[in-house]
Amino acid sequence: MTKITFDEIRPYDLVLMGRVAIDFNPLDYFKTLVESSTFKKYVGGSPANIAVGLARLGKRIGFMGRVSDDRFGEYVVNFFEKEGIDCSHIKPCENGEKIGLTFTEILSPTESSILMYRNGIADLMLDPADIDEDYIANSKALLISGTALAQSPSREACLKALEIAKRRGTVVIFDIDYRPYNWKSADEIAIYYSLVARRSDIILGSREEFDLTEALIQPGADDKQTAQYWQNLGAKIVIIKHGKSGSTAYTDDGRQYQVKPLPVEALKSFGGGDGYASAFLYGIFEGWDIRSCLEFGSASASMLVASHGCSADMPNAAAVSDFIAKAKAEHGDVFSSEL
Ligand SMILES: Nc1ncnc2c1ncn2[C@@H]1O[C@H](COP(=O)(O)OP(=O)(O)O)[C@@H](O)[C@H]1O
Ligand SMILES: O=C(O)C[C@@H](O)[C@H](O)C(=O)COP(=O)(O)O
Repeated sequence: MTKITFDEIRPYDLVLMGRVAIDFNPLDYFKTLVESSTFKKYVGGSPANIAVGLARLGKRIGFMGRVSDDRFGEYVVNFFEKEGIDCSHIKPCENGEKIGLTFTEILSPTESSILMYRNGIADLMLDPADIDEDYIANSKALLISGTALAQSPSREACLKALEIAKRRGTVVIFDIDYRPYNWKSADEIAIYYSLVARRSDIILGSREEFDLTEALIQPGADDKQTAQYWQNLGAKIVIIKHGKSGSTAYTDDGRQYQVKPLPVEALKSFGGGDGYASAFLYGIFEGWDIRSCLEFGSASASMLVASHGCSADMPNAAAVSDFIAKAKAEHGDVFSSEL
């Protein structure tokens, strides 16, 4: 059976790298961004949301990143500190680069979009010199968020961290996290995504994200071919997400597991991926079987699409367990299965 083994004596469970940014979600939702006028501010950025999710689930989390040298940079670092996330490796930018701003549009529970301001962006200024070998060696796992590969110097910072993680026995998690900003071409996306994916132990992505990653390798691959390809190169778990239809985990013992979304009244359609990633990885850190990890991930995802924020609404372990117990009491043990 597939099991990820961690070096249990390491003080950090997970160090993440990528963006910490700000989300502005409309309070007067079910309107276009043209019409919305009141927004609530939250700490955002997919890896930042995952960091908060895992911290609330009780894991020891560190973050390597760059923020703007202004009140917004101060805001995100303060929030992280309150959540118990180690901020010793988050640095302010020196040349006026600004933190990312994301304005979201919630048109209906199933139609949302995001508008990102990412020019002269702080998070992509993460520099190889910021990458501290001891920090990575003191963590059981490293999570690289794919958007951090979009530009230099953040790209080289990720590749340096990856080399260190491989050499120091830190488990590598790759969340493909595609955002159509900052990249120059489809070739560039395929080259850098595949470079990291081929050396990762756990890869998470949507079908679209794997298509981008495999564009030069096996265009048009199906989920099984995708899993097989990365597992031949050493991946232990490949997760392919299909939005509202659920997701499938392929493990390197040749097994496949499926999980469906737990029923919920959704408010928005973003945030699910980050809830899913944090709660799924929590189960992996706890050494659970894959079906339990997937159910935890799917439950947290449902809770996130039902809530207004992302980071601020990440649930703790008791809340996720309670949510699953209620769903199973009503619908039976029907959410996950081995295929
Ligand atoms: N409308 C929904 N209702 C319940 N769960 C949802 C809904 N939309 C997404 N999810 C959950 O969020 C997870 C991630 O969603 P997905 O759209 O695939 O990724 P991302 O949010 O990263 O784009 C899904 O696997 C599912 O569990
Ligand atoms: O990733 C970002 O920079 C924005 C997020 O904070 C945002 O709220 C969001 O889109 C969540 O993404 P998802 O979980 O992949 O749906």
